[in-house]
Amino acid sequence: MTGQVLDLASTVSPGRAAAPAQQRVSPSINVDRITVSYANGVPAIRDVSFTLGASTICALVGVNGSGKSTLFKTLMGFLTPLMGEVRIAGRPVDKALKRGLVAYVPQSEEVDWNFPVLVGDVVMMGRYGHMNFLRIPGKADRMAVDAALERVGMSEFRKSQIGELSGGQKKRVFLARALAQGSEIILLDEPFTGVDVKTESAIMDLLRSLRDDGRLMLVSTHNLGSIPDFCDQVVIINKTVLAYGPTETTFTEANLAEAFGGVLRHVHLGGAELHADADRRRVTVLTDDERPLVLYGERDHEKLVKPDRGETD
Ligand SMILES: Nc1ncnc2c1ncn2[C@@H]1O[C@H](COP(=O)(O)OP(=O)(O)OP(=O)(O)O)[C@@H](O)[C@H]1O
Repeated sequence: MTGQVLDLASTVSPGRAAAPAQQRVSPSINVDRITVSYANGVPAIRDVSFTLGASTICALVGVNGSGKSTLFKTLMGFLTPLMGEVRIAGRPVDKALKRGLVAYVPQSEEVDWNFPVLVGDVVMMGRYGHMNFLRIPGKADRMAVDAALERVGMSEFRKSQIGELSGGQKKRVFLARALAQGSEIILLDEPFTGVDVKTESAIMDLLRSLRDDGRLMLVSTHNLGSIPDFCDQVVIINKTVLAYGPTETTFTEANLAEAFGGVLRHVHLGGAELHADADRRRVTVLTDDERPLVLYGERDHEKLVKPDRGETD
């Protein structure tokens, strides 16, 4: 999200009574023809529709200003659509938030890191929806925080100040908060910005394991080359949805060219430049200066090839 700095507490879903583990809700996001604007009245996104279900990691892709954060703010109930409707796990947004079904991992720039709080307390914020109004943690809350920190590999930092951590460590703490919350749906805004390749890979592994648990994750990212590695669905947006669906059929050069226009750099290799024989296949590299996307195919790059992580780092 752009344009505002949030304190840590305001980035946690205002859940009151999260669903107990034995009553897990099947996660889904249904966005039906929404138009959203800010105080100036100009629609930031219009007529946006898509549907996502359980066991999904979906990338949200688009140029700066295309409306990714606006969509997140709408899913988090900070903005209300002028038109259309959002349903989360079949419920209106406010009801889904009250049940703690949605957790949000913010962009680092949005958060006021001077807020003096320990890592363990940040993760405990994810439990607020499970506590009464006095917010006194019980055994179940402490166990959930322990398990969440363990799962993201941050147990040893429990007593550290959040502001002292690296970018990647902060992301992992927010993911732990989402896990402690028990949310079936996790929204991640630029989770790879400012993290090293090892941490990026650790975060992707964690997201895959959460997908295997049945969760739904929507991930906004400019890191195009990583998307085929870990996302099974893609929503491509530029004020409205240009394309959405399975990564293999949606994350194509044609759709990216439409979304990014001249913003992406294209490098095409083919013919004698690439082959010593008459092989007609071409390699295309698309990059907006984060991890490049490599497309390899005979005709219009139908086939996606995962970039060799070693070479692109
Ligand atoms: N607080 C605001 N008030 C008015 N207009 C805004 C506000 N925040 C965003 N916008 C406008 O809404 C549109 C979508 O912006 P948004 O921040 O959702 O894009 P984004 O895809 O998240 O961009 P980025 O990749 O840079 O984070 C832009 O035209 C932007 O100028």
